[in-house]
Amino acid sequence: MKVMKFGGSSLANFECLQQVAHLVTRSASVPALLVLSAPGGMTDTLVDLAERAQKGDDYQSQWMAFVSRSLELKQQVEAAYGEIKNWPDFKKLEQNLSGVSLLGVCPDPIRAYVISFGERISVSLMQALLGEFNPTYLEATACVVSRGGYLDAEASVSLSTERFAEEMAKLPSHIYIMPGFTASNEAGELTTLGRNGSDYSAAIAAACVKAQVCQIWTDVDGVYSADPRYITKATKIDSLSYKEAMELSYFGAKVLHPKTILPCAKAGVPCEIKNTHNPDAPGSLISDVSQADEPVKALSSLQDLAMLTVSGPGMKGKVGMAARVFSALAQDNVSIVLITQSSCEFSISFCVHQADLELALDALQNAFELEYQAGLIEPVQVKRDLAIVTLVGDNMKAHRGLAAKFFASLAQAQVNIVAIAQDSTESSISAVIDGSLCNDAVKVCHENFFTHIPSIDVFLLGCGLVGAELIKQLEKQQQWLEKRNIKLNLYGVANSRQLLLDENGIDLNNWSGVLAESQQSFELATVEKFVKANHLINPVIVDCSSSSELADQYVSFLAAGFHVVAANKKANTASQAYYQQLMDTSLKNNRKFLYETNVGAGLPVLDNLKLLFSAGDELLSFNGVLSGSLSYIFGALEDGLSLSEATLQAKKNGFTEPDPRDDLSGTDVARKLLIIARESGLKLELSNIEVESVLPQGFAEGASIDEFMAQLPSLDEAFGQRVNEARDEGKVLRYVGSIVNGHCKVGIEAVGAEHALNDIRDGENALAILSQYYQPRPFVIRGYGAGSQVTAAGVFSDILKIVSR
Ligand SMILES: NC(=O)C1=CN([C@@H]2O[C@H](COP(=O)(O)OP(=O)(O)OC[C@H]3O[C@@H](n4cnc5c(N)ncnc54)[C@H](OP(=O)(O)O)[C@@H]3O)[C@@H](O)[C@H]2O)C=CC1
Ligand SMILES: N[C@@H](CC=O)C(=O)O
Repeated sequence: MKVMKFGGSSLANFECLQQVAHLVTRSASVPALLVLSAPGGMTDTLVDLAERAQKGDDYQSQWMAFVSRSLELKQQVEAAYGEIKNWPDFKKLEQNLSGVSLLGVCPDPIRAYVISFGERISVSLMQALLGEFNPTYLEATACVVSRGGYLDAEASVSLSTERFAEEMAKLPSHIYIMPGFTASNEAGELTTLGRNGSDYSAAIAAACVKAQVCQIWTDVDGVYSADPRYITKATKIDSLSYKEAMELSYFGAKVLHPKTILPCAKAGVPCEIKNTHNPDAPGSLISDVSQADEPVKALSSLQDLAMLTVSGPGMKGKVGMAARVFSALAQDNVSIVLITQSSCEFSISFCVHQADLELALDALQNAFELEYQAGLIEPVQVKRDLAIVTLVGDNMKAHRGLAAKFFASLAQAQVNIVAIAQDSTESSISAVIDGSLCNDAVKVCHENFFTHIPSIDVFLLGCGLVGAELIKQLEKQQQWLEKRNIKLNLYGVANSRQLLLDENGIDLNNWSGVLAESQQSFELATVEKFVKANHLINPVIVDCSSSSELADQYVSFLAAGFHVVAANKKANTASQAYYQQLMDTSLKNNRKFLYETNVGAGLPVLDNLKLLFSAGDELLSFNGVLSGSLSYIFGALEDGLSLSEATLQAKKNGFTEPDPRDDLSGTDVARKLLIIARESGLKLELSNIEVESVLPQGFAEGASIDEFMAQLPSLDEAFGQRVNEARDEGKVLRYVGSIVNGHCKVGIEAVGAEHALNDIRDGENALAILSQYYQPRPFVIRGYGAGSQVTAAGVFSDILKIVSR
């Protein structure tokens, strides 16, 4: 015999009922005991009707809707399958409700009768659908014996086994049908088994009849590695052990009722979760075997919890205190979800469902009244709106590093851990966290333990030459990213006036037109809100502007949980104090601040410096060409172009700063040199750098970029003369930065053919780093040091570092 339990979603309408009948009859070779829930949503309606009646509210419209839905189902079934027998007594139900309404009370036995009415409807409908198989109606109140109240009763396998045998023997059949959720106490009164208790009914029935399998037919394919409503990449688990299933259902997996597993486990009946709407899918099998390639089987989460901490001098070393706390709660029927105790025995903390909080506080107040008065116990501390995230897997046992990975994942999701608990069989680890961050926590943990596909959520500020090229590269590299299992989403793009946000990810081929129509501009709060609403776990702000206003906000970006990738050099060249604050905030908030393109554009300069210095090396001196645009301009001057022609050409090539004065004045090179100096451990301000400008002092001051470019030819002759003088000496001009004995200087140098920088031109950079380990010959980095392509590629590479391990 097999037990087949069908839930409300499988019985929601006439078509669903037909599908259930089809599933039952297609495997009719094995005798079956069907356990049915109420048609989807009906129990909620009945609960609501009882509530309204009790409060004296008008419940007529709900009642009419309930009756009409029931009658419609009845008519549809009768039209196709003939007369329905055992149609439940609606008159009696109505009388009960009106009695409740008149008295203003709804005693538990009446409530149990009202709320279990839907299961009776399902059973009588299904009897008609299966008419040709002559199914036997099993009265649940005759078979399932329960203890402990009318509404959340515990069914007893030992007391029910004989009842099932007797009832089934009265009218032997190949198919039996029984309403779920319903039982009776030893006095024969109707009871119910708690909300969604039909799974439990099925498990009890399976244990009593020693079924070969207990099938739970529902609307999902099985048990998933995480809640598929939130985690789209959650995968179905083929097989779980009873223990794993129990942990999962207890800690929130909705597909299973927590009480279901134990009766099956005790009786050794395998339990199968199947999808009524996808019956050929393999489902999940719960048995005493746990097959797994990975140690962690699934992740579950439970929300709406409160944590109570009982502490005080009277707790320490006092035998029986924990027992008193928990028996006080048990007496008032408060279920405890998780317990932790400090090793000094000074306090006990435990979680309860938030709905039980007041009850729990009252219970403790009553139990410890004298201790409170004597100051032996402090007022109970309460933390509300918490959640528990749990990792489950029998094979976690003796696996080192899982807890570390779990906690690191929570840190990655910016989640603070309030309390932790691990059972001694090592098959589950739980963390109590802020409830509002629960989905974020589950998402990161799932990514790290299951999919191993990290996601990076990009917000791009600045979509000029470098930013637009970056978007092109993101588009081009989609397949490459997919192959490397990285999900990179562009969720936001901004220029100085507009901000475009799209929760589905921005169309990489068609963003500029849509951005142009946006009515909002970039504000940190707007993007923060977007990140929260969409539960993004690796948000990164990529700054491809040259805005000081944005650079000044990096500390706030990092503190708000964003990683920051900057092509913009202004943050790193603001005050030394701000630079230090940036590094500290990044470390403290576990958020990366990456700026490789600040020096040498796409060349790996800063990463190499960091590697050298992290191994204890020290900078002795530095010398090099650090500007792509000036490298290009000085090379072009050598070829006979004028200063203005060469600058225009460098600008067109995308080598200059948005304002070319930043390059020609030496400021951009000074910034780069300052960054190198700071990375080498020197504490300096931009004003400490000695700068020689290509431009005369005060030249084109206050002019716009276009006006400046128009005035530049006035310098051509004088500068041409300087180039010629160098040439006469067999030399060329180069714009060089140097650090010697801690002194930083940028300026023009005339270098001969023998000089290492003589052939550094056309946009190339060359950096010579003389260090403790690299001397007398320096460590040299050379290559193109400007241009939107190499810079965007450098920014891209920084973005990917966010998920590199
Ligand atoms: N070119 C190169 O080789 C290299 C460049 N860099 C750095 O890259 C950065 C970008 O250079 P590039 O692309 O040439 O510059 P562009 O002038 O082409 O683009 C700058 C972008 O930043 C936007 N922007 C300005 N202010 C803000 C703001 N407050 N909020 C949002 N967006 C803003 C601009 O918007 P709008 O159009 O509305 O003004 C524009 O989209 C610079 O900091 C530069 O130093 C670094 C290494 C190499
Ligand atoms: N304008 C800069 C671009 C890179 O930072 C340069 O010329 O090097």
